[in-house]
Amino acid sequence: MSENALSIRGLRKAYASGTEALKSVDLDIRHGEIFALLGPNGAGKTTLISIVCGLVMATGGEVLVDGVHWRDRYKVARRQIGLVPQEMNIDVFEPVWNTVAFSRELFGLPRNDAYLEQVLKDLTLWDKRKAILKELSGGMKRRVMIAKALAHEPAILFLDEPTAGVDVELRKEMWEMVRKLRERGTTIILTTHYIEEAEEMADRVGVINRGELILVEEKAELMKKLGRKILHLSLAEPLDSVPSALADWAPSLSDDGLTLTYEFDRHAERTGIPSLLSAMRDAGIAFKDLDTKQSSLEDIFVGLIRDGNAETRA
Ligand SMILES: Nc1ncnc2c1ncn2[C@@H]1O[C@H](COP(=O)(O)OP(=O)(O)OP(=O)(O)O)[C@@H](O)[C@H]1O
Repeated sequence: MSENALSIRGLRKAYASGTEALKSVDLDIRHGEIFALLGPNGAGKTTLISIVCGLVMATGGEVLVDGVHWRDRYKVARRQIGLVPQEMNIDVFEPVWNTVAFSRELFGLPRNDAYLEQVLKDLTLWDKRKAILKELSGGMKRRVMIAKALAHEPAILFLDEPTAGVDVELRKEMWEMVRKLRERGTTIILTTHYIEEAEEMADRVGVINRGELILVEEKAELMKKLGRKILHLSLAEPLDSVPSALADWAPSLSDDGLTLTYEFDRHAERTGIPSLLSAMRDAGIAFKDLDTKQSSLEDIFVGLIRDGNAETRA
């Protein structure tokens, strides 16, 4: 086994239209991790997956799948990868079992009914193995897509926007399934718009924006490093602007003038809150209520994308 499940080096893609979808991306994926690739629309997530899976030609760079060069030894490398694409690519008139078994055949692997049975059971599809896809609910169809991607026993599974447009219940069910797969040793790379999904599932998070990987970090580290706390103060009377007496804390004022928001580092020795409150008292600013909130991955993500775009514009 090589050190990483996947090593991506200097990967670039310029489409014929001139769009630079990937600008020299480097990324290592460890064996057995769940890696969430987060990014806004058009960031380059699908392009990255498509290149790794051999569906789109890279303009430059290379990919090693468990140490195997993905173009020089395409078949060996590709066999390691299962892909659940965004769009459903299944024949709706085929029974579940046939769909999944055919997918295995496509990779030239010998029949292994016991393995396929296990996959279908893990995905609670076993009772539906004879049903034709047309008869299944949307959630079941998505599971068939996963079963299909797992049919050839890949070590790495790509899930491109696995829960786009699905309801909350089904999303949670998907998360549960993905966790089970990881417990069985599968390396999982998922792309998502949903911060909550990355926060819930990932061991590590990568943020891609405009074809550049702007951050790769352990999720827990990311939360610790960037996790700031926010204090909201509901004022008794509206303010026109932030009083100069509070300038040291640089709070922001809501449009209606009724809420002051102050961001602080929860790891700092001094949060600045007691001194802020006493400065408010001295300035005669009364508040009715206060609450604090831990900033989420969402706040971090929005901040990163905003800063990245501001830099690009500058
Ligand atoms: N076949 C193509 N031809 C030309 N441009 C393309 C093609 N596919 C994607 N692009 C462009 O490349 C950029 C990256 O697109 P990509 O689909 O990889 O982003 P994404 O992060 O997956 O977005 P989404 O979340 O919307 O799926 C976008 O600007 C997109 O318009």
